[in-house]
Amino acid sequence: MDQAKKVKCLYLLTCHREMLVSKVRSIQCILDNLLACGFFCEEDVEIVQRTTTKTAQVRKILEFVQCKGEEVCEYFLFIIYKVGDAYIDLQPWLKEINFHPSNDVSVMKVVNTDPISRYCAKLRLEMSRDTSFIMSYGQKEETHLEDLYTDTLMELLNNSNESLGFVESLDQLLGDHAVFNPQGEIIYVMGDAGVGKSILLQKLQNLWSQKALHTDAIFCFKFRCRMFSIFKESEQISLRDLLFKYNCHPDYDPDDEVFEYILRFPEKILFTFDGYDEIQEDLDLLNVPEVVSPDHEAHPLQLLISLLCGKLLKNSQKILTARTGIEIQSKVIRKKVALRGFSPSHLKTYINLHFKEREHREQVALQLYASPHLCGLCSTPLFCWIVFRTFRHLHTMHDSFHLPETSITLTGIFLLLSESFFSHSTSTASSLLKKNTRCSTETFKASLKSLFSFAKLAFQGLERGSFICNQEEITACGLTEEDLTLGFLKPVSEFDANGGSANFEFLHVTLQSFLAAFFLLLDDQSSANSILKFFTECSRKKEQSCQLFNLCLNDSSNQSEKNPFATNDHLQFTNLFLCGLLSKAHTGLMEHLVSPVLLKKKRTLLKSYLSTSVKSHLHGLPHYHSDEGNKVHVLPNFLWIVRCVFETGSHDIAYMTAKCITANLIKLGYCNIYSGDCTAINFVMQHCQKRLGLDMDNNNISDYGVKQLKPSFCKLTVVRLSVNLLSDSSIEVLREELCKYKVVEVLGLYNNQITDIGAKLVAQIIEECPKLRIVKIGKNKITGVGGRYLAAAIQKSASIFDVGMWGNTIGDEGAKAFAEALRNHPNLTNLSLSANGITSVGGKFLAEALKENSVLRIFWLVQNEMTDDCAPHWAELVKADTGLRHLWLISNQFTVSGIKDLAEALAHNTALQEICVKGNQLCEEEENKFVSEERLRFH
Ligand SMILES: Nc1ncnc2c1ncn2[C@@H]1O[C@H](COP(=O)(O)OP(=O)(O)OP(=O)(O)O)[C@@H](O)[C@H]1O
Repeated sequence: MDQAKKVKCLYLLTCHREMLVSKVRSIQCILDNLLACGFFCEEDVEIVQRTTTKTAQVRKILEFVQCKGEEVCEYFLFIIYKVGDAYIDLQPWLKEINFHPSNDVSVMKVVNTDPISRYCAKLRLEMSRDTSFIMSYGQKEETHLEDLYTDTLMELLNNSNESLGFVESLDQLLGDHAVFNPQGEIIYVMGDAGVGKSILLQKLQNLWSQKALHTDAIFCFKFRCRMFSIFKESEQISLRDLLFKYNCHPDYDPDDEVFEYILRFPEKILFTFDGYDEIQEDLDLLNVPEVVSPDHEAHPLQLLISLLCGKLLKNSQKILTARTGIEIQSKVIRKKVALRGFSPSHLKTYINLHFKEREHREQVALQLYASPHLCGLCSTPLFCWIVFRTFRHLHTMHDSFHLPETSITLTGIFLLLSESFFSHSTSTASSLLKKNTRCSTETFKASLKSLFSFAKLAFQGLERGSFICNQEEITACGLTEEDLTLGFLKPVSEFDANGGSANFEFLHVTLQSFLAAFFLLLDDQSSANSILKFFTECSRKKEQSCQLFNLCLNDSSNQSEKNPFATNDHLQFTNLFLCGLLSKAHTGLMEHLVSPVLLKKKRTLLKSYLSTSVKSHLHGLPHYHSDEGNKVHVLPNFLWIVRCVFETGSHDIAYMTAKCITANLIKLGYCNIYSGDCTAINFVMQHCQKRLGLDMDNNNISDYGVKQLKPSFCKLTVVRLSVNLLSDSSIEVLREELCKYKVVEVLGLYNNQITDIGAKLVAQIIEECPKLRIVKIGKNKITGVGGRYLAAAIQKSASIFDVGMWGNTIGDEGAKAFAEALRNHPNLTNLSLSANGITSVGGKFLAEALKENSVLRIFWLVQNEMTDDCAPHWAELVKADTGLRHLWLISNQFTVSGIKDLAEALAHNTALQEICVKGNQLCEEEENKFVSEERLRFH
């Protein structure tokens, strides 16, 4: 080190002494290292420690360091440089002074004994340990997360739940991309049961623990919301306890530096809260002032709410997951992500991860792809896992990959899962030899006692609104140690902070629902109509709301409502499974488990309840009159009814349901329908005697869903499938079916993933379906090539009168083709070619051709790239006074000169009601020049 540099370090400490005194915090780490390197002796350390305040201690250290010379001064800075986490406030200063340790100093050892860094390391270690395995595989079957984690579709939504595209990498989840409310602090991840919300969090936590997540969060605290329900009402804890007792405790922190640091730098914290819907709490609890002080003790649920609302640890990063349907106030949400499950390519990846041998993969894929319904079920990762696990079980035990036909319902696959758990326990050494015939009845009969005990435990949990059970409850239900290893239950380690007896939960809430349904079936002590218990509860339940947040953010007047925000999905699932267990398909098995008389009685009761409930639901709905006919908008509960009807397999009930649909258009938009539901919808539709319109916009039905609806298309006059993740293969199905029956009048395919290949198929539908009036195919991936196919078909169609092509990329090539279609078209009244990259070249063609069209009334050309070059042509068209009423030229590139052409032309026109030209290249002053022409709209 040269002399100049030596002088510099000593000098720096003198110059910046006061700043260092105020900013150096972790004193112990500095002392430990100075001592270890022999720069300080024990006595020096003692003198420093004897000083009472922190600032005085730093002063003392600086005094000693400077006395001991330049090398020690440089080493002092080197400690701060190396242990960046602990001296975070000083890092910008080190950069500013351009600190680089000399060769002599940089070889010296610095040990990080800072409590904060050590805590971070401990957090990462524990997080890595807790998240490396997928726990839900039961103790015996732990699987590395790495080995099975598969990406899923994650759609970014805005405040109004409109799509903002898909998450491309997990890092994007935390970043600023698609943030619609910068003031909000919550990244809200929602999705259906088993779609992978918990696994997604686990993956993020695991990446964080490996430092592989793109974030500057150095602390990560994970909570499962169901934990907040196990505290007693009177229990009060501090924020510190919540973090340290229920997550990870700092081992060595005599001066409470970790907590202080957390309070000072909340932005360095990443919280994950899983399963907001699982809070089963009495809101009276919260009828006390909000917690905002970190020192205040409060009920854990209040701490949770204060954290989520940003009243505590404001600016910390928070990811919250919940089941779809739980609405949370937008003001606390930063961005929203909807999990949509496995796409076909994800499913393929998942098969490959599950089945290592090529032959097995092929066999599984063969059976899977032969059944769109099975594929639909498998788009939900949980159900997919169950199906694949069952395949493996069937293969191991019976050398076959064949799922029985009756198993391809939700109840069917849960029965198979249970069978596989039980058959592991019942198989003796000899029977482990592969059997050719599967005997589920024998397996269930042999395990009836355990099945009943599990079922009772599950049911009692649901009754008291709990997903967690303790050892006493388990024993009281008659379950043995051995039963615990079967796989139905898994231990819950997180909640043992008080050293209480071990807690357990079911492998998944849906399995608890399934077993609870089994209890309703097996129970011969209660009266038979107690099977309807949860049906009644669900129909009574109010719409889910966000009152928890209201309490925090508004003055909610209605605080006495019990459990208003808990979802009732788990009860709906129980009802659904009950329908399945009582279905004809499973009678053979059930008759061995419960007396046939009781079984029959329960089945009759259920059928009669379902019939009445379908009737009252459908008759109670208001009907609306629309262009497309008499319309009824069903409520999300209807979907559960349809699912139940399908699960019963009863044609009588399906027929009755269909008969109750008196409207000619049934609207199922925003009902959270996924592809697996389409078989159920199709089942009911099959029993419809008349033609019907089906509006399923804004759901998640995907290509598998469309395939399942195939038999219904013969009677569908309205097919609305916008915003449903459809690709060209769905359009192939539509073309085949719609062209066969030719009854379709309205086709809505807006915002899917249709390319030119699909556009060509839609063109065929337009050409061949003589009743087709409305086609909406905006926001797809159609270029000029597809635009040409569509335009040519429209040109030939005499029935088409409304076409929406907004947001494709047909450009001038497509515009030219549409121009030809418009020339003398007999019927086309409304056309949108907005946001299609059309320049003046395309604009000229369109304007010219339109002169020969007297039927078009509304023409949308918003957000294109037309300039003044084509303005004279539009002016000519305006002068031609063709009958056009609304011309939308918003957000193009016209300047004052082009607009002047239009304004002058308007004087010769009688039909036009408006030309909208807002967002072109005119300043306010220029726009004002045209105020006298009222039909030229700038607003
Ligand atoms: N991305 C994934 N890759 C592989 N397997 C997955 C994935 N997501 C989910 N799974 C499988 O599905 C099971 C259920 O997933 P998870 O518990 O995350 O669902 P969830 O959305 O949290 O459900 P719930 O709302 O009912 O709690 C997992 O245990 C795992 O087996």
